[in-house]
Amino acid sequence: MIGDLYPSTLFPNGQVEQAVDEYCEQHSLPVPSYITEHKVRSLEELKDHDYMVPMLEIQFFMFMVGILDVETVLEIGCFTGYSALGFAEALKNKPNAKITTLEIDPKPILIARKAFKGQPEAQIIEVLGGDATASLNFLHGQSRSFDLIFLDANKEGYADYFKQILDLQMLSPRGVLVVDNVLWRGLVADRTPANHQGNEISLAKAEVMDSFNKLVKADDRVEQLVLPLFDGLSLIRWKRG
Ligand SMILES: C[S@@+](CC[C@H](N)C(=O)[O-])C[C@H]1O[C@@H](n2cnc3c(N)ncnc32)[C@H](O)[C@@H]1O
Repeated sequence: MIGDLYPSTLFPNGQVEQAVDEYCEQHSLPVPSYITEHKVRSLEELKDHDYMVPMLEIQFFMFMVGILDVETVLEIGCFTGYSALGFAEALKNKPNAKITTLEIDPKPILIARKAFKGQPEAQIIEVLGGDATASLNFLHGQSRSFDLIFLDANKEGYADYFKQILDLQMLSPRGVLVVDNVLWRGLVADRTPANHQGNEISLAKAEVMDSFNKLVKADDRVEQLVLPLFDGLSLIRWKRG
């Protein structure tokens, strides 16, 4: 902060933050009930795995898809398809729209495929099972590139996925790569006892994310905007001119 009058996070504690979050959800574009119900069902089926993005993040993506005039989406990290359904809803009236989502774990893939099968909006979603590195190579082999890429998978893989995406030109010239969890509970910026969310595992993940953020920042091909939204969201695009 360089003498900013207001820091980017305005809220004094968790209670106010939650109230603000709910207020934002309620006053933003609506998410259809088939998507929110899918989240509830996913949580029931895979109890220990609350991997899904917050609802406001779905609303953010639905809005972004509109303002960026996105046609093709690649998601790395499908889980049970909650965020993919958000993309599909936002793209449902676009004639050539396509969403490709990658997932390594067969269990959530089954749930995602079942949900997509019964939902007309989801017919534009393609699920590729297996490790994301292999799927990215496969998509490159088909000369595919994407207007929006959402990176939300294993954090240790982020650096390699980022290099692959850039080296193989998989982000379209006007595309945006959106990366989730880049602030890792704030621990990338503050790993002192003042941030009590740090245990051994989360500190190690924070190191990984910190290295990733630095890698992107140092890459001359792109520019990035790191936002204190959700668990930290980076927007990355090709440098212009
Ligand atoms: C945070 S979850 C994705 C949540 C989803 N985007 C949503 O909001 O509904 C991350 C997913 O990435 C998957 N994943 C982990 N490593 C992977 C890999 N090497 N290749 C593909 N998917 C992977 C995990 O199995 C997990 O389901």
